Amino acid sequence: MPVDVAVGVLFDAQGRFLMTSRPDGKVYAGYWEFPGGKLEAGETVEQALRRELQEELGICIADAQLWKTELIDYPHARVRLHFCKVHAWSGELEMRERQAARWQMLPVEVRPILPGTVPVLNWLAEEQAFSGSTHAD
Ligand SMILES: Nc1nc2c([nH]c(=O)n2[C@H]2C[C@H](O)[C@@H](COP(=O)(O)OP(=O)(O)OP(=O)(O)O)O2)c(=O)[nH]1
Repeated sequence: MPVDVAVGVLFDAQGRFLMTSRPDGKVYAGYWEFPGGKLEAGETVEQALRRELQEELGICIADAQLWKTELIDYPHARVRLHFCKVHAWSGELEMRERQAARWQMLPVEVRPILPGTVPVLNWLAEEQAFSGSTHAD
């Protein structure tokens, strides 16, 4: 059974999206991804995302629309990622897990990107009719 993970792609008023780096102590520490985390027992994707973004970033999201789902096999686990777009929230962003966060546009300047996160950049590129490489290796 894969582990379900809720992930938020937050957009600001200029259409930039927020990327965060994985904190020390987690697998793939230092890799860039979108904020989120594993569902706890009984939670929906939206509930888990609301809790994770409150815990990690100190914000309260309005609602989240499920955008894409992806299944990925890592050596440490098989995960099913539920990516949601988020356009509205209340509260100021705070980095509560000593992670770094950067608002990005394509091509992104942060690196390295978590393997399971690369497809998101491709989906954004499709939507924005962006051609060329989305990130540096
Ligand atoms: N948050 C997030 N996780 C991702 C992305 N892409 C990707 O492959 N993953 C994977 C990495 C991890 O195996 C899993 C998320 O688990 P996690 O360890 O960050 O979750 P968590 O915050 O609940 O962690 P913990 O309670 O175990 O400390 O999903 C992404 O863009 N964002």
